[in-house]
Amino acid sequence: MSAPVLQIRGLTRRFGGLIAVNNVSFEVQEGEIFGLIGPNGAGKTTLFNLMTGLTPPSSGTLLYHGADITAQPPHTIAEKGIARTFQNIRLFRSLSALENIKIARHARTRAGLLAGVFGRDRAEERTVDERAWALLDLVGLSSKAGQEAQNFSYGDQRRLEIARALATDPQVLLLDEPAAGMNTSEKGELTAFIRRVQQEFRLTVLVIEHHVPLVMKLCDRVAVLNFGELIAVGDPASVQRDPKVIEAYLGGS
Ligand SMILES: Nc1ncnc2c1ncn2[C@@H]1O[C@H](COP(=O)(O)OP(=O)(O)OP(=O)(O)O)[C@@H](O)[C@H]1O
Repeated sequence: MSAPVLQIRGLTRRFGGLIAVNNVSFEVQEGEIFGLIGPNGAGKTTLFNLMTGLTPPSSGTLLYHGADITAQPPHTIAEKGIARTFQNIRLFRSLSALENIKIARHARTRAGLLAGVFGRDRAEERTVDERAWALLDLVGLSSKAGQEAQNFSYGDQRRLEIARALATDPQVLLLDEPAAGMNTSEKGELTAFIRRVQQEFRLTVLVIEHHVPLVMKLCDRVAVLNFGELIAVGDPASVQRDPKVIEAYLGGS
């Protein structure tokens, strides 16, 4: 068994009187595609926010390759190799697809973003360019490289967001509802696409997803949150049979 990439230990986040994430502990192994499911408001996005430094935990720790990264700022966590997409797409809407990827890529290069102002090494610029085109190709958007992100279909915007996350050379990719807004055929393609990306980039993938058939087909293991608590973790088939999970989905709403 590979070493855990992520160890989540007793993570808790309170918002006033509400406990959005309540003493959650689990580990994610290298190379896994790990699903995070649960009814609306269960704490899934909050958990992603805790893991990417957007929200500091009230208590608990987060280890990445065995090192404590709890409450480090988002840019530090991103630099260490944890990238994410958002439930509400956060692209630069009036920039082209290519520009969206290049900006993320520049944040990763030696010269960094400031070089955009002071001029950049030409060899480096070419590498950034080639890499951005390769990523657009990977997500099937190279024919739309020059089009503004805001004119893309929902499915294309989600694919572009994934390409942008990959531009930072992550080891761990967190996908927050990647199938939201996609039509049935796009959802079908997404499973194969995430698998391909995981293999090609040797990624560990965590995915929040409401579309249960997609989760069951895609994920090696699944964790289930309900009212902030982890109620089950295991392979998709056993999680789906777990009485606590059935109760959470059928009993609640
Ligand atoms: N910044 C915040 N301030 C106050 N309450 C918050 C905040 N962020 C999340 N919450 C609350 O924490 C709980 C968990 O929210 P979260 O968005 O993590 O759930 P979720 O499982 O991702 O839900 P969904 O599937 O609907 O996206 C909810 O009750 C939500 O209203």
